[in-house]
Amino acid sequence: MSFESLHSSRKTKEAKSFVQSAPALADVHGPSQEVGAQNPLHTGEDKSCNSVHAPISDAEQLPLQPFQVRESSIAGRGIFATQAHRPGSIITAIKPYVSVMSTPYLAEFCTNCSSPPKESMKLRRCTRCRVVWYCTDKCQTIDWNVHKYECKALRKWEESAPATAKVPSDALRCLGRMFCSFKLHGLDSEWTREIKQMQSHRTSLPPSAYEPYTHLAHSLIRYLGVESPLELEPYGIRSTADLVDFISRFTTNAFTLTSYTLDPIGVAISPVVAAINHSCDPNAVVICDQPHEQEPQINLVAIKPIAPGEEIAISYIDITLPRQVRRKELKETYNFDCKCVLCSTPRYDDPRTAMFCPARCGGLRPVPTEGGGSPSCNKCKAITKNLEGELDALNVGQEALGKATMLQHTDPQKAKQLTSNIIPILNSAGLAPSCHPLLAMARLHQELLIASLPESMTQETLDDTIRTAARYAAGVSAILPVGHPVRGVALAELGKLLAVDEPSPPSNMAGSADRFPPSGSARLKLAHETLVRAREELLIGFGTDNGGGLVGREAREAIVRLEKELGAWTQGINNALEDVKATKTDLPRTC
Ligand SMILES: C[S@@+](CC[C@H](N)C(=O)[O-])C[C@H]1O[C@@H](n2cnc3c(N)ncnc32)[C@H](O)[C@@H]1O
Repeated sequence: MSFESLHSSRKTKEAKSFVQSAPALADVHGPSQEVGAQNPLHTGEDKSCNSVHAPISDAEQLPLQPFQVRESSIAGRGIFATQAHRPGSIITAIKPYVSVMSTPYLAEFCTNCSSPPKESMKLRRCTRCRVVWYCTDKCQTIDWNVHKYECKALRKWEESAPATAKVPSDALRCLGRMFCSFKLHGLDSEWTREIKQMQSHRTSLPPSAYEPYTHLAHSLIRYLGVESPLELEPYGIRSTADLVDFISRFTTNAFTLTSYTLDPIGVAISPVVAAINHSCDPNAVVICDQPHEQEPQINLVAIKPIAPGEEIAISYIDITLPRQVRRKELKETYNFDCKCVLCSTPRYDDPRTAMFCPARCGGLRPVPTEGGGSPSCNKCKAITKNLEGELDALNVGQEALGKATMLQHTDPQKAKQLTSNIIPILNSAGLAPSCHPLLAMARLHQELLIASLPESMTQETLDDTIRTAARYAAGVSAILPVGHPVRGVALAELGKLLAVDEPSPPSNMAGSADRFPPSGSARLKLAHETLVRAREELLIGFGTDNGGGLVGREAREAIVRLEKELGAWTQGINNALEDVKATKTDLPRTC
């Protein structure tokens, strides 16, 4: 089995805000979301976050089934189940109103339907702007409605842009498409009304947002080729406040388009997704799968049982991060203090911050913090004798993770060197595999190892990659609930790696019972077990009716292949044993 589909997953995983800093705005590559302002058509204060929402009665008119939009105890509007949903049920399919592919992925995914090219086909580029790519003529024709405006803007932008920013940032292109769509649908249309109902944080923007907002507003005006405020009126922008509202609606409500292996590949806007609140312990996920009739296929999938009347919540950020880090990210990126249950009731034994007992009794303790004393084991109450050393390891780990993440595309060798050096330090300091920053470091290390496997495939490098993938899958499984798509994908990656043909399996199997990964048929059996488990989880995370998404369907094919291989292996052994028996019987007696 090849690992071709595995190394395509080593692309940027960071999901950054569009409004974090002015320089980043010039060429944001990551997906994102965030912030808000005032709706010109409706007013209604949300006291919880000092922001303005559409009146609930208007929101209820959104054609949402089988759930409804109503006031939430978390914040403003939320969506609520009107019927029971079991884990793996697709609550609804969502059609984004606007979407763009991230700059590094423009040539890899169709701008209209967000799919990669079909097997032997190649994407084709718009010959005018030479920026966007399509999988079929049909996709290009469908997209032309909006792209005809965008195409002109892209060409004009390119004429005056510096060589490093010939393509406007994802945020700018998405905002540009929203503008063009206002023109296309009309300011009085249902389309425009739904976009304008989305939450804006204009009245509660922190001072740190002023500069990036100003920068984005100026870039947008330049991108649209607008020369006077009057020219913005056809788009419904009559004041600076309207413009800030518009940008805030985008940053608060934009969500990340992901590839079928969960890599962030683009940005989209949908009024349905815009009504879903965040939880660090979500009961649903928004995932993308193969396109449906030239449209991106986005599904809202239940990952836990949801009762009628229960609020449906998704996570806006990586929920494997510790509470402190999550809250900081939600505040900085989305401008809110998270009120979810997980944030309100911190756990002493949270796996995200868990270290093993210093006396190795099997218990856990939280990581120490600067000036916070030495937390004791939850079982035997032992405390560390090496507080300084542990704090140093955590700081070094955090710093190295930042550096390696930055270097992963520009200098993957150096990034791999860093992750290889730091992981053992964090392990020997006693961090559990689920603990931050060890978990994130293991993920990055796994991606870097997979990317370099084709050139450096030896038994040792393959086994090392499998061990890293196993540690990452164990870490993720300690945090995320069964059926979370990240868990399913982690297990599928491990299963696929175990199924890769061994370059030089050890001939001496002495002590092989304790060896990980095992070799020969034991390895194939483990690959099979892992893929079966992965598929069960993918059937939840990507939707049961959907066959567990593309990864789930691939896992199923791999399982069938492995069953044949294992059958052949067992048959081969039986044949060999039969041969030996036959040879022994045929041997002439010598005495
Ligand atoms: C995409 S909107 C979600 C729908 C929004 N409640 C509304 O009324 O339109 C995101 C905004 O909802 C609020 N929000 C979502 N989840 C939250 C949470 N867990 N805690 C506090 N506020 C939250 C924040 O104001 C955030 O910027």
